[in-house]
Amino acid sequence: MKTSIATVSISGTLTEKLEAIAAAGYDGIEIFEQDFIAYDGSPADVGRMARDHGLEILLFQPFRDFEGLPEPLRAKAFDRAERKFDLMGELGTDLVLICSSCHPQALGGIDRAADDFAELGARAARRGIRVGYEALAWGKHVNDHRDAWEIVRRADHPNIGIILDSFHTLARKIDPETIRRIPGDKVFFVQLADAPLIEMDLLYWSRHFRNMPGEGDLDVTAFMRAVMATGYRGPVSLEIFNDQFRGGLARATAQDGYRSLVSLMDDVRRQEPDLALDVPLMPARVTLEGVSFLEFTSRGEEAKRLEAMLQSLGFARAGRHLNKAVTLWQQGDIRIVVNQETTGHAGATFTARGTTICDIGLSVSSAADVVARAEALGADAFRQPAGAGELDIPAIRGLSGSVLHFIDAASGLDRVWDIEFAASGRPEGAGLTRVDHIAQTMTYDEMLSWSLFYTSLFDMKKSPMVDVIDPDGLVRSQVVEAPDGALRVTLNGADSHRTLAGTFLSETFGASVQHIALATEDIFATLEKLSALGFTPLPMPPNYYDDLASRFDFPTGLLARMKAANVLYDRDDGGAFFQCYSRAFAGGVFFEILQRDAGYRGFGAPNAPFRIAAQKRLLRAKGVPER
Ligand SMILES: O=C(O)c1ccc(O)c(O)c1
Ligand SMILES: [Mg+2]
Repeated sequence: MKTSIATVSISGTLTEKLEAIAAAGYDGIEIFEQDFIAYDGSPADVGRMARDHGLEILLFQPFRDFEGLPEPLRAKAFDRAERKFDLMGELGTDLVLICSSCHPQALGGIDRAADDFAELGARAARRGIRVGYEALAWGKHVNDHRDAWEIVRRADHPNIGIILDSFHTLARKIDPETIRRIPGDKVFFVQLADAPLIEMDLLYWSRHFRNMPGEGDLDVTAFMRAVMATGYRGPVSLEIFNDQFRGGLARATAQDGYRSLVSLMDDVRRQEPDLALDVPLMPARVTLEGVSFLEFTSRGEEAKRLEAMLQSLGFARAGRHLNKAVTLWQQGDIRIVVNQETTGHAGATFTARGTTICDIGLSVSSAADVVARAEALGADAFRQPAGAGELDIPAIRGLSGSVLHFIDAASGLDRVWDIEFAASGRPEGAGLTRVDHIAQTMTYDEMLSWSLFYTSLFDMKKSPMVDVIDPDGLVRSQVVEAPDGALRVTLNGADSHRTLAGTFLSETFGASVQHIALATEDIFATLEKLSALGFTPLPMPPNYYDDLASRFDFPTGLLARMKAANVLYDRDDGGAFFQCYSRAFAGGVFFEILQRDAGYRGFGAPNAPFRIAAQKRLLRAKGVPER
């Protein structure tokens, strides 16, 4: 399988694009004509530059408004095509994409278009060129791959084939199964793109909102299964028109695309086992069992404040690392590691970001399999020399400088607490039992990368994005969740640095985990114990409780109890949800304590604006200047 990406999909000059594409591991590119025209080198230079990067030019595109024209426009279109054939010869590519005509004077009729392509096929054959015809979703007469195929079929020329683009088929809700009827050798090229489901004009949707397969809501897997069932074995290429990507980091976009493409083809291979596809073998998405540990890097006074916070949350010091300045704090199944080393990943993260979560440990069915899959998807394994008596725990680099470790019972890695920390037992503390979710803050532009990271590596589903109103801007929030809630992550994307999330990003130079939500079976009993330990919750205003009273019916006394304890409330069809927040410390990290009915599926999103307003009130009271 050859992997490819259209140059239009990423930012930068043509040189920067090619560097990023090559570094991400693709075999080839589609040269978008605009990128070529804007470049100040000859076609031969571009061809050489691509090949110097180890990239094949698999397609030149687009050629517009060719078919169905009346004379003299028709003759002109053929002349134009011949000129592009010259250019393709110099570039060193033999395949051109013609998209269905949008020309105001283009005439309809399948046979008229087929005749045009038959003639073009004869001319192309003389030049050793192949022509692929793509139905644009907004083409004037042809906007459906079934019509494009009928034209190609009737043109009946070996140098004329069809080009399939998942966006055009799926955006028009055309059943991708209809692709299975096309002979694979007549499919000349395949372009892939996903998109979020938003009701809007097709052309505008396509030119601004496409994203990588798996990042949107279209069933690109079903599309690709149908394509591969035709017998097609040519390149699979990403063609992504996206405003964010145009302005984003070329390398990151290229890497996301590669991850998306390889993960998609792995899904296709698994779902179409009879096709015996030539796709790199990798372990399936690994089952997540829970959060094994969360590791803070901290030092000095900040570490003391963090440990005081942990104590006030009911955590017990459960062990000290045998070689390092690392302490284990535990309560129920929750482990928090405080790392005060000045070297290695923790030391470097502290230097860059101050006290922050530097490492997430996940319990999985097979730690080795996660790393193997991550590497196949283009992630880097993370290695740090292990000291005497330490276990070698598999790890990878996440995004934004983060690290994830993987612990499994099958390899005995779950004995790390006993072996490296001499820790045993399960302190009950104040009744916090498990990590309910982790909230990661990022810029809005990073949200797609993170959701793709999680969903391509693990069996996790994403929920629709919701808007959270901060007094100083909007924060987009999306949940990525494993079955049974073994791992739940809320991704919060900040547009403005004035939002609480944005302030956190600038204060911590791009740290990621901003809050950790811990579950209890009985929030009032837990909070009573914490109060005795000196825990002070985030105060909520009386207006909040007046509003709750108007929205819900509570049994006598419950509202008063919530108000006294600064507990927030939500409910859905599945049940009730109670939450209470700590005050923020060290650059803005905070804890949440929550109690959820088994059937409640949310995260208290309706409460987020009031929580944020309360946090900002405290910041102002502390004299932190407003920005
Ligand atoms: O938006 C367009 O015009 C356009 C051009 C070429 C393509 O392959 C495509 O899918 C869309
Ligand atoms: Mg296309």
